[in-house]
Amino acid sequence: MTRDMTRSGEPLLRIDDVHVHYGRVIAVNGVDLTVSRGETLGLVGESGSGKSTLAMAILRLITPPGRIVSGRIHLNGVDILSTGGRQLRQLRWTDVSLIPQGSMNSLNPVMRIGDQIQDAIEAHDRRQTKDSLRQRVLSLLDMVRLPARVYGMYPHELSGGMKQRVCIAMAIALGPSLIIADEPTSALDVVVQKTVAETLLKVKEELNSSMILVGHDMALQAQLVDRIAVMYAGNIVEVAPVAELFSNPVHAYTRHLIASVPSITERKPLVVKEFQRPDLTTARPKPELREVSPGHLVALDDEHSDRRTSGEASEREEVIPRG
Ligand SMILES: Nc1ncnc2c1ncn2[C@@H]1O[C@H](COP(=O)(O)OP(=O)(O)OP(=O)(O)O)[C@@H](O)[C@H]1O
Repeated sequence: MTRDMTRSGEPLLRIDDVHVHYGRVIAVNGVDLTVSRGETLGLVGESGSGKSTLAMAILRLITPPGRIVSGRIHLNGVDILSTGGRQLRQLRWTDVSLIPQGSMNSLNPVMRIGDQIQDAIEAHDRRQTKDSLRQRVLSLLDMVRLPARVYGMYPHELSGGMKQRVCIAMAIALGPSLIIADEPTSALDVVVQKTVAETLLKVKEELNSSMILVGHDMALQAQLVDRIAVMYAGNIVEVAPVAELFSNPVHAYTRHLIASVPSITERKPLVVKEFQRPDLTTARPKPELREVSPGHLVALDDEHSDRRTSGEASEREEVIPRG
């Protein structure tokens, strides 16, 4: 992909061998990942696989008992893990912003929407006049497809989908180059989910930003992202362009995620039965990723790997021991 690289050849985000622990729990076990400029990357996996932890690590928002034990994260050339204080606060929102899980329930119930978005902007950019702030908020509401009257409304007057759009407006207020959206639509009904997700994608295109879309809804991801990274037990086990991942899934865990799509649309929790919950308190070797076709990387040295090439893999019988 030509848009993969900046002029200097560097991706927008580069994560190298990041480990995050919560006490004895190894939540992220040596992740390597890049996000290119303009790219939408899907980060998928079951609950507990470490997706949110990885997302929070990118913003240095891991709090005790959590700790980023080692690794490097570069965003826009800035070494995030050795940045501190004011620079780090500035970096959040202006370079990278997070739409956290359940964010629509964290809106202040006694404050009008317009004031909440204004406050979010002012916290990072105090140079604006009242008038220009108001104009900015109105244009943000318009970007997320909300009518201007929402400016004067309170959260309880809005539907779930509208509240989530407000959270998107806040997250994009300072035009970040990377938007991280953690399960941004999981609390919404299926139809609303799709329209909100489409708005998120449109906004991201308008801002020329990159996005990491964290989630477990493979069907939704298939429609929205350029590339998917599959996480299992704190590691990326497969990453590929979206069409390639769905047509040629190599890792057994990826295949099971794809096979469980119907149960996801029925809104049952995603549980890949064939894969037991690993004990995250035990040290595990980091699986090595190998390229099986251009841009398609798979952990080929763990017990669930299919060591053939992706083309052969699609012909292949089941590789997972059941029961
Ligand atoms: N604050 C915390 N304290 C202790 N353990 C934590 C904390 N946050 C996460 N963990 C543990 O780290 C592991 C990874 O959790 P994480 O929330 O990153 O996974 P996830 O894939 O995002 O799941 P979900 O989709 O449910 O959010 C889990 O075993 C979880 O119990």
